[in-house]
Amino acid sequence: MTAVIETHGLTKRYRGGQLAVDRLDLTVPAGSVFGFLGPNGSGKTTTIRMLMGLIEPTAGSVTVLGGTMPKAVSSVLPQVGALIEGPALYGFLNGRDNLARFDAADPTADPRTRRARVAAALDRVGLTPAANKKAKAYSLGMKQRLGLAAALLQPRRLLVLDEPTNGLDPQGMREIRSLVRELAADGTTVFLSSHLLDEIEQVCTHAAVMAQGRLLTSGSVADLAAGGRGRLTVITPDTGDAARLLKESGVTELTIAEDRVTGDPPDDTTELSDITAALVRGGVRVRGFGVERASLEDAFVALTGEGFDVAG
Ligand SMILES: Nc1ncnc2c1ncn2[C@@H]1O[C@H](COP(=O)(O)OP(=O)(O)OP(=O)(O)O)[C@@H](O)[C@H]1O
Repeated sequence: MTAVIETHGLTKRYRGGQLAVDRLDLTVPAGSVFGFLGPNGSGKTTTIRMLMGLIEPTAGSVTVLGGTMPKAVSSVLPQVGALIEGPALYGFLNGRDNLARFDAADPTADPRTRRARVAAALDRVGLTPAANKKAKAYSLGMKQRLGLAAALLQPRRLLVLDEPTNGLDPQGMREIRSLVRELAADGTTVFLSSHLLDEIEQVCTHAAVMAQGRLLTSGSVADLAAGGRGRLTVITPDTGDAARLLKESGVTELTIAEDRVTGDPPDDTTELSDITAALVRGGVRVRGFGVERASLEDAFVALTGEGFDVAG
């Protein structure tokens, strides 16, 4: 496994004294879609700025595509497409001309092949039909896709996207997510930040969870979700009896809603069939019984003892 991004003890203290990133060790495997998850203010943007060589770390190191940042900026950045804090577009220019301007700003881009590059990038993000429309008439999702097209004018080994679906409606979010999946399928490593757990779960193969500048956990999304235990649900008209018997069987955090009793299953050694047997013995009419698959959210709650607070 080659790492596309690697940080060791990465730390950023702003001049005002704010410790934004605190000894971060991060490894982003090649070919992954890596979700960088954390509530607002947890240090995601600051980390991304250090990855891109836009600000210097206070301590620790960052390597991106094998180069130490910010020293290797000039050799590394041409291989990285980045979309940070929304694209800077000219509203009075159409989508195609906006991309042509981005392309012209790249000294390595051959002007003779510009038209073809721009057309291919528009096509890649599905904006060919809107290429002649002024960018100010674009929806937020289309603007975001145009920003991605700009990042994709050149072949990239790594894409870094800071909150790429922030502010988008559900349709816009879906468009960006499917685009990210397609890019990953082509072999591009994608590093994206988000404060949305389910977004990470839907598109990412790997994730790191940040809180208050520190890394809480990282790994493959499957392994992270496995760290959380799913909720046990019993469907029955006899909710009161069921809750009592479940409690006696070691089920905790019980809640009752209509014909459903849910709770956290006891430790792994307890057979679920023993629990159903106890319910049936106690005369509870069990209409349904199951354990939901653990989600990343369950894992997060198990890890921090609290819910994932989006507001930070
Ligand atoms: N230029 C700066 N000077 C001083 N403090 C800063 C600066 N930029 C960010 N911070 C502080 O550093 C902490 C981390 O901010 P950062 O923007 O990296 O978090 P984030 O996870 O990206 O959140 P958001 O999604 O809101 O951007 C916050 O407490 C923020 O107030």
